[in-house]
Amino acid sequence: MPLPRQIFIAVIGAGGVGKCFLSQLHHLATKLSQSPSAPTYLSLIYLSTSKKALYHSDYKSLSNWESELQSSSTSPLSLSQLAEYLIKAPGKVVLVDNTSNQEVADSYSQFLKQGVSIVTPNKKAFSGSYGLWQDIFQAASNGTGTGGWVFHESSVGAGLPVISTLKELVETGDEVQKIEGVFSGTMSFLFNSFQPTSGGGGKFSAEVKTAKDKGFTEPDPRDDLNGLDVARKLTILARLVGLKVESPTSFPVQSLIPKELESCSSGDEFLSKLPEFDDQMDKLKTDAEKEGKVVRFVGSVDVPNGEVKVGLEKFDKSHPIAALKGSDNIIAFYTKRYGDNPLIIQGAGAGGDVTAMGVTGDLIKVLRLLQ
Ligand SMILES: NC(=O)C1=CN([C@@H]2O[C@H](COP(=O)(O)OP(=O)(O)OC[C@H]3O[C@@H](n4cnc5c(N)ncnc54)[C@H](OP(=O)(O)O)[C@@H]3O)[C@@H](O)[C@H]2O)C=CC1
Ligand SMILES: N[C@@H](CC=O)C(=O)O
Ligand code: NA
Repeated sequence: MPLPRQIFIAVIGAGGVGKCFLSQLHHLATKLSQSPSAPTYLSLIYLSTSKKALYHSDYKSLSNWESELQSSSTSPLSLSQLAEYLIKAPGKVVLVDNTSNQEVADSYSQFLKQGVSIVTPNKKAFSGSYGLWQDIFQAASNGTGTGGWVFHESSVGAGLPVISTLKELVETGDEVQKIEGVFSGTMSFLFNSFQPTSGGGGKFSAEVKTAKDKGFTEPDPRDDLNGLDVARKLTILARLVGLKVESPTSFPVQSLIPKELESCSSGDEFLSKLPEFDDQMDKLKTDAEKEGKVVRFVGSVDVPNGEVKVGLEKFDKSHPIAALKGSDNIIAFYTKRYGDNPLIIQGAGAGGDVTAMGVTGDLIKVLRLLQ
């Protein structure tokens, strides 16, 4: 009979997604520990936000993390201290990055090289420079090397199976010709509520605040409104089909940040001034209505021509993109195998629980791969 095994989990980031992930981790750990044939024990050994951390030098599992983290006076370890701590753990370790931090993302290859696996919804590592992308996948095991495993399903389309589907299309020899759709839960929510196909709709600036309150936006909503969040997702998808996209700013990206607000020093200042620009957004809406259309924020990757673009487009009200609801994403893969009827994935593209599902799903994949 196989021996029970223990896997150590370290988590950076306990915000909207992080908290939901920790609750799903608790559910998964309970289920795995009760497996009658080969129980697996998941031990949470490190948890941090940007200011506080919880861990024990003897790798004892953390419990009651929510109340303990609040009252903790321990500072987070630096990334190199964290690597040192995790490498010495008495078993395999998975690091879960639930931040949107660039420095954390830049450190993945250091962890991977030393056998620590990574799962994350953070887009920054996979959509930064092409060199960083190469470093990460060279450092990772992922079938060929000796390092840890890396999975990032929730970096595109939150928990929707976008990355796993695209990888399977490519690995089974299909030819992907075009990927297009709505890739941002925030942008989807904003335009679906600001200009519903049924008419009416709220003020743009008020919808931005609601999207933030619902946990759809990036920590700073300007990262959604400047188009960069969608550009990052398309960079990831384009690289997965083999295009060497240098960065998310190396192709046309339309920003919805008014010129006058580009110099705002904080997200709060930006949000407080945004209502002054509602008229500009209303004009976009009225112009589209004159043509019987609605405006939506979309993106596409044209594979044979190596072209990626992100921005506003007008759609007939009967178009599937116009008819999306809430924070839904819709992603269409046009491939040789699927012909004229693309493979379509649709559903919530933002929100704590659905994003955490993709992260927990990735953790399950790593657990299956770790011997
Ligand atoms: N929200 C969503 O719907 C989706 C989010 N994502 C991605 O998930 C990630 C998390 O998003 P979300 O939970 O919404 O963001 P939040 O802002 O709610 O949470 C971020 C967390 O990360 C912590 N953090 C930030 N920097 C560091 C650091 N250097 N070291 C340790 N902790 C740090 C923050 O700590 P503190 O509280 O101290 O600032 C906070 O706990 C992002 O990469 C986002 O792009 C992906 C798909 C959908
Ligand atoms: N801010 C992002 C979160 C998910 O990636 C979005 O709105 O889609
Ligand atoms: Na996904």
